[in-house]
Amino acid sequence: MEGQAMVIEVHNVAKRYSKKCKQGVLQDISLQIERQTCLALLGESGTGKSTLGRIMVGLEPINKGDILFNGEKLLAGRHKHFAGKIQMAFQDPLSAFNPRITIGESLAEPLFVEKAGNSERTERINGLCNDVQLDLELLHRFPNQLSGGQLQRAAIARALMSRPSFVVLDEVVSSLDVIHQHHILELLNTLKKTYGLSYLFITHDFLAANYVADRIAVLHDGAIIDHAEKKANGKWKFVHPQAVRLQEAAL
Ligand SMILES: Nc1ncnc2c1ncn2[C@@H]1O[C@H](COP(=O)(O)OP(=O)(O)OP(=O)(O)O)[C@@H](O)[C@H]1O
Repeated sequence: MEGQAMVIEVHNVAKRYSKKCKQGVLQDISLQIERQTCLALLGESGTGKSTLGRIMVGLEPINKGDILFNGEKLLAGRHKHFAGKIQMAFQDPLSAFNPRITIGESLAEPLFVEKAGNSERTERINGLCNDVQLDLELLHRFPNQLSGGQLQRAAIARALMSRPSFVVLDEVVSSLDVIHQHHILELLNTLKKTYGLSYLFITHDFLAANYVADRIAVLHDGAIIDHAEKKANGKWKFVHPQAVRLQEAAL
C-alpha cells in the first residue's frame, strides 16, 4: 500500500477503559484505509470493534498511538475540527435521530451548521434521498414512523449530508432482514463509488464483509490477528485459525 493516498491511518493504538483492568480493550492496533476503499473490521462480539470505530471518528480518547486523517493528527474531542468529513452510522438507526423532530428536519441540521441557504438545503436533501432511495414523503414523518430499512437509509443520508470522505459503519445491517441487508449493502457499494467514500465497515458477519469490503482485518481479543485482500477470483485467504473459523461459520 506504500505510496497510495490514505484517508485514515491508525498507528499502534492502545485503549484501556479502566486502570483496574489488567489488559486493555485494544492493544497495538495499526491499520490504514485508502481513498474509495472499504476495510471491513470483522470479529466476534466484545472484541473491541465499536471501540476502535469510535476512536477512528474521534469520539473516544486513546492511551497510546496516533490516528491520522488525511495526514493530520486526529484527537478525541476535536471531531468538529474535521467539519463533518468523518461520520459514523450505527446498528440502531433510531439513535441517529432526535425523536421530537421530523426526518426532514434532522437531515437539514448539518446544512444549517454549514449555513446553506433554503434552495441549497432542499436540493441536497432531495438529491441524497434520491441516492439512498428514500421516498420524499417520509421526510414529514417522525423517526418512530419509519420501518427499520427506511430509517437506516435515512441515517445513511444524514451521515452523508456533510459530504464526508470517511464513514464508520457500525453493524449497520445487523438489525435488518436478509433482503433489506442486501439492499443496504448494495446501496453502500454504489454510494462509495458515487461520492468517492472510504469506509470502516464493522461487522461480525463474514458474508456482509464479503459483499462490501476490499480488505478485511480480523479483530480478536483487542488485537488484529489476520488481514486479507479480496483476490481477483472473489476469494479471501485467511491464515489465523480464528479468522478461518469466522469465515467458515458463514459459509
Ligand atoms: N464505555 C465503556 N466503558 C467501559 N468498558 C467498555 C465501554 N465500552 C465498551 N466497553 C468494553 O469494551 C469491550 C469491547 O466492547 P466493544 O463494544 O468495543 O466490542 P464489539 O466488538 O464492538 O462488541 P459488539 O459486537 O458486541 O458490539 C467490552 O468488554 C465492553 O464491555
